[in-house]
Amino acid sequence: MELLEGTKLTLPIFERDNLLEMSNPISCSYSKVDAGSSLPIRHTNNKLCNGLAVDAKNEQAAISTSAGSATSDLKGPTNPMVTALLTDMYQITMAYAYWRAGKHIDQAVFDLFHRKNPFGGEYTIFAGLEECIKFAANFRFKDYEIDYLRSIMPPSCEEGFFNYLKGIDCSNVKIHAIAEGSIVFPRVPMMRVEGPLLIAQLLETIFLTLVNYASLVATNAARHRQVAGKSKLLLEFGLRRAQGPDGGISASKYCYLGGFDATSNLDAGRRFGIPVRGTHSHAFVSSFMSSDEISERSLVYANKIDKCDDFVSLIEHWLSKIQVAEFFHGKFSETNQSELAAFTSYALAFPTEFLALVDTYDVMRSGIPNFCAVALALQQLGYKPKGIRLDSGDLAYFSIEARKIFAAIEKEFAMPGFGKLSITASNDINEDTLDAINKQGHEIDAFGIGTHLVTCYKQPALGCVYKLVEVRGQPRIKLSEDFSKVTIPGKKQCFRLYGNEGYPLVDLMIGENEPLPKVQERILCRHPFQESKRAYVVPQRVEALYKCYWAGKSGFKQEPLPSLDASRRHCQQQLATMRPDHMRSLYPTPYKVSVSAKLYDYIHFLWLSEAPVGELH
Ligand SMILES: Nc1ncnc2c1ncn2[C@@H]1O[C@H](COP(=O)(O)OP(=O)(O)OP(=O)(O)O)[C@@H](O)[C@H]1O
Ligand SMILES: O=P(O)(O)OC[C@H]1O[C@H](OP(=O)(O)OP(=O)(O)O)[C@H](O)[C@@H]1O
Ligand SMILES: O=C(O)c1cccnc1
Ligand SMILES: [Mg+2]
Repeated sequence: MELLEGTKLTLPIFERDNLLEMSNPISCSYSKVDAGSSLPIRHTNNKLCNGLAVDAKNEQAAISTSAGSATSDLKGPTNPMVTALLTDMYQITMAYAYWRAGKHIDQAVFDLFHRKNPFGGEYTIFAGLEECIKFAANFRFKDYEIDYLRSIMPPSCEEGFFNYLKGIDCSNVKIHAIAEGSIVFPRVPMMRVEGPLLIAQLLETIFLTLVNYASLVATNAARHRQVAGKSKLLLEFGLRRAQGPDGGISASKYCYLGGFDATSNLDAGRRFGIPVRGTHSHAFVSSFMSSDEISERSLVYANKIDKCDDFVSLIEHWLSKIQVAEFFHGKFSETNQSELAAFTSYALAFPTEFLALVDTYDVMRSGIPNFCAVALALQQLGYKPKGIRLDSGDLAYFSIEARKIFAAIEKEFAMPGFGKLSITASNDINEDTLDAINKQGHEIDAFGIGTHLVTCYKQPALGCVYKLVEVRGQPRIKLSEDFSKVTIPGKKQCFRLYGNEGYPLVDLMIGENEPLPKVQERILCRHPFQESKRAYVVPQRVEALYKCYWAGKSGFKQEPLPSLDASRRHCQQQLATMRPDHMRSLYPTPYKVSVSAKLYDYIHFLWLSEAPVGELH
């Protein structure tokens, strides 16, 4: 980009930190393709893309080495827009009023939780914790932010408040949380924030911003994975349809956490070490007119010794051969020559990675025969073509037809492996189309999914909330006519109790000082609000859900932040431990969330003492 001297340049949000990295020269080479897949892949986390791989690793190293230290050297959040000022105005007005009332240093406890699982399901994947902890570790107002706050607050606000704000950070805050990538259920806090009232309150908006979308899209990804099945390759293609750059980057990160295999988003690949994948677009196909445009027609064999002087003619030879073959009988006559030229050029550029988008003109009459001719020519030269991408029409039907043709070619021309060429499908795929395609039967190996996945089309927001549950050691409750909105007061400990068959039976919340649930010991678990709903549980395993991920300078043991890959594995393990009826799409069984008998009594005592008694006339 050329800039006129004196031109003022405002960088887009993600570019600022890239500038720092530009001093690090980057050299990339195309990598090997993963076994069984069809698309070019660059693993930025396995050194195939050198300069970048180091970056991704260093980032992870910075995360794990920082753990344990009270005042952490954790890097800030991924998005530099995530600052102390990225909050709602009412946080600052409340902060001022707390400060004026002398309540700002009261010890407070807030719970972050959701009230309802998304997408009509009965589970949620918790994500966004790492970003919250990185935010907490770096939380501070900058001088220019304080100046801005002074400018928008009423002139009557005392200067002492702004001086106070200048000095605050999270060193007196503690954050307990469930591990990122865990399955979580309504009302059980994913995070518990303890600290001075003013500071803990100030974390509300940004923590919700960092957790809500992350958990929603991770859950969406996990649901797509569940329908697609373990053996399918799931590619996230959503960047262009995401809600802005942050939506795109976050989607790539959390879809990977939720069970996708790779992303098309290169920046996400670089930042997080997520495998990256890509094919080519319709524009590439339609940009060619004819094979006359191909100036360099020769191609060396895979053995790197021999050379084919006219690869274009070799392809034409194969095309005429398959035209008369029995399995193609009557399927096509003339194929589209511009498409053939595009495929040929792509094969010349990537002989080891050849994959073609076959639906630009006509899948059966042009795309597939053209692909087969190029793939056969490549295979004759010792290369292993990868496969096709379908991006319109009946994806199940076309995949089956394509597979039949590949298998017939393998047999007729003795081309080993041709029958197993990979078939990728894309085009507005979602949970329901995946399910329909499965029911019809198909031969698709990989799904590229964008719009429905990253925009969370089926449900655009997860209603996580952040509620005060205790102040100065006094449990607080928020009442509502709607039971689901009544908060569970006090600082709680949370457990997952497992049954004989190894499945989780119930999540249990107990008061801070209650005796812990024990294996083989009968525990009365009560629905928090419905008196008649209770059960004795004799757990075979008791899992404490919270760990302290931010200790500030409390001296508490601080849990290291796991890598993205570790959280992804944890997510897979969690999904595998759930009873299948909780996980199914249609009418899943609700999972039980309960409180101890003591906590139940306390909730209802507080409820009665806080709710005004009505008067009828
Ligand atoms: N076998 C199938 N079963 C269920 N849904 C399918 C199947 N094949 C494709 N779909 C879905 O049907 C929809 C088809 O989209 P659309 O009506 O835009 O047609 P199209 O094939 O993209 O048409 P065009 O060629 O005009 O782009 C997509 O959401 C796609 O995922
Ligand atoms: O369909 P999605 O799940 O969002 O997946 C991403 C889509 O993005 C590309 O389409 P493109 O933007 O080229 O437009 P198209 O819809 O005309 O194919 C690609 O071919 C997919 O169809
Ligand atoms: O690589 C692809 O095929 C791709 C990438 C983004 C969006 N659609 C397709
Ligand atoms: Mg499309």
